[in-house]
Amino acid sequence: MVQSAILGFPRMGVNRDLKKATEAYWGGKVSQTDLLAEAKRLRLAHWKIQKDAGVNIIPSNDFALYDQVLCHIQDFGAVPERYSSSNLDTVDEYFAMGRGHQKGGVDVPSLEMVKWFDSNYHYVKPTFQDNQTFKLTSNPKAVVEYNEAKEAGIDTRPVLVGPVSFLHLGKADRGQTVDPIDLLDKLLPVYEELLVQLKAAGAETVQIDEPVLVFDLPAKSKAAFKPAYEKFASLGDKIPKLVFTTYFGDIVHNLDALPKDIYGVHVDLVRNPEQLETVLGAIGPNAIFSAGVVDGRNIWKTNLKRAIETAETAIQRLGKDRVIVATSSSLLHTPHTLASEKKLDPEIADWFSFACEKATEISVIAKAVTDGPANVREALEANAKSMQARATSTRTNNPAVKDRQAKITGEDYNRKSEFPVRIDQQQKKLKLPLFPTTTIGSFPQTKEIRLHRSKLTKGEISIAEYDRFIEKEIEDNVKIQDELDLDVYVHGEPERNDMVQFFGERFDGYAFTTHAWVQSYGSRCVRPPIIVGDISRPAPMTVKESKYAVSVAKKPMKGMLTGPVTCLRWSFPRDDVHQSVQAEQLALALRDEVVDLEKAGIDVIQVDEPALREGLPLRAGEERTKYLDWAVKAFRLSTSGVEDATQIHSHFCYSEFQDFFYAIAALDADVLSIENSKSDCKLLKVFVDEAYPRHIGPGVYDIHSPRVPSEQEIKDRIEEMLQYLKPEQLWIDPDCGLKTRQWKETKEALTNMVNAAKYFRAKYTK
Ligand code: MET
Ligand SMILES: [Zn+2]
Repeated sequence: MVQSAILGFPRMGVNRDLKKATEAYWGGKVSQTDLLAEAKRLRLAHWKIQKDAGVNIIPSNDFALYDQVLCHIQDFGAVPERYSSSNLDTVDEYFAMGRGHQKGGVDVPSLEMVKWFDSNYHYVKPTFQDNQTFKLTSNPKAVVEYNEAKEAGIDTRPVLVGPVSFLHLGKADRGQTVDPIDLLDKLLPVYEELLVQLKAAGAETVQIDEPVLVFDLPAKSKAAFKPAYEKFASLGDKIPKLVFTTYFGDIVHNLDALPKDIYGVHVDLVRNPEQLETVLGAIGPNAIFSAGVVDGRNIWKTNLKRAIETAETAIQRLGKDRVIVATSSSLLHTPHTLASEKKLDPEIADWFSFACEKATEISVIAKAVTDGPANVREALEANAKSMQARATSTRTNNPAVKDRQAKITGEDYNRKSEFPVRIDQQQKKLKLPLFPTTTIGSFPQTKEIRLHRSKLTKGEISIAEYDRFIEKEIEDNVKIQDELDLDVYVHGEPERNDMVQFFGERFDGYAFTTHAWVQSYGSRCVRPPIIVGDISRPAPMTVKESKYAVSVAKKPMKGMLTGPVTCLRWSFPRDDVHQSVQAEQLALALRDEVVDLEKAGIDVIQVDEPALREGLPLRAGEERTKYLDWAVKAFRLSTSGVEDATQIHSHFCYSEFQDFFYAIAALDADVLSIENSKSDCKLLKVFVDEAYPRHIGPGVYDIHSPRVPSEQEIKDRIEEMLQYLKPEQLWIDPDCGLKTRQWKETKEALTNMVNAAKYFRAKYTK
């Protein structure tokens, strides 16, 4: 029999229940016991959904209160001393690492959080010491959750992040020099102990995630697979059978590192279907092959016919007992269920499949290849029908957009003059001091803002009432910035629910959902809009608010837009046309908005591209070059329609530019604001090495945590930055937008930031 498997299920629950519970706990509104009970309820509900859908292999330990890598950090005793010595209980220590803790005399910032591969999910980076040791906790979560499912009558396959990935995805703590991969020998006994416990609890198999195998790995990391998995093989029946699991890329270039004696291998055949034959030829003579044929990263209905063909290819080679049909990756990146979408146009809804629906798809595929397609004929026919309907629908095709794309010329990608000319003209207009201060765009999204938005959606207030409310918010934001004495203002983005969703709702060619949330980090969820057809901008999207903001401000006002690549990356993209085509359509639509903002008197326009980096193909080479080429072009197309005196900013929430710096420089933005508050300032060296001529604001403090940085801390940070950047090119700003923060901490932090900037201003203007 061909088995069906899910690699991980979204944790939030049908109504973002986990978000609500964790936030209530952080806010002191529910007890820890309540939080843990809610988490348990969700796990059980999710196992049941998968079981009822007919899935055979159901994951456990895919759940996390904040992040699954963070769970491993804690269970392996890899908690840095600054947290473990804080006398917090286990749950609070865990959250302290995830989001910082500033309460009861404890003041620790969070660990670094970075994107999980090329997704918009963020994991907490394991952070190691030179004298790092590991010790398995007395109650490992993987065992607890396995038992929990078992008690509920559900036999699960626990999921673990494998040892090589755990180390490779980590880093040395600040001031430490350890190469994480050198810790393998110390780490393996912990895995051994954990696997032995899982076996004793009854787990037959374990999904061991080693997604780093899809990277171009440094020799040392690559070489680590052999000792690690030989060690596991030597444990024989003492541990469960391991399914070595990779996703988000192909493993063909690293086949020599694939463990020889492994029980099973999973690969992502949605992203890289072409690796099928090669991997089939490379696995051991008895190994199980897990074929990732249902997309864990997108919302489109699976083409069942194609998925079945793929599975059949594997079955012909290996036989039914050695093949598992599976989701390509964890379903963490998909929303919970399509059933919650009451407002979607039925024509379009018929093209989608979310986590719950994907569970059914997986089990249909398994049935089709086990018992023959006749047994699931109805499902297959319905599927073929919706595939056909989508391909031929007029909703996907807008000739006017295609026409405009065909007319783009080389000049459309270039500003009128080079940077030195531009910055002179901008400075004449803006008259900014040295070390200008600004923020990244959003201010706290208060309860009141959310309440008004929800009232508008429900029709409880009129559009005019809502607009008046937003104007009032903008006025307040301007006043606050007056008080803080910032230099370049923002209107605060109160009208925006989310930086991509907001635009998606205003473009043609998009569909949007009401409940399709996916986890971004911790309790933060996003509701990516869905690109279904050719994109255009029927009317200005942000001009009204920005214009109003200019009218009430005495200082330069910055307008904020989400860039084409980020709109694309943080939407669910189409899978029927190339992403470069979608990016170009978005760029044209945004270009019109940029020009309209300029006409409305906005002299500074920021086009955010925080997602540019995550779109980088995971491996260096031709694919990456091609991606950067169309991504840079899209940005330039969207921003080059303005006069020299209009200042174009761009924002990125990261600073690791080393491997694609040329592309960042090629954006030709006048000012870049980047994340740098948690990274090493040495990263800024690339700006020196490449003689970067334009302006940069490396974030001076971390906005992902409620913790308030002291003025001195910020000064130290700026001092460090000045080792790499010229005073004339340095802007002072936080490392991202402030919408997830509260006002109190925001004001305190910005006050310290402005004071720090003033200190350097005085020092350098003497
Ligand atoms: C994730 S980048 C966010 C940029 C946006 N302008 C904001 O301030 O929220
Ligand atoms: Zn950001």
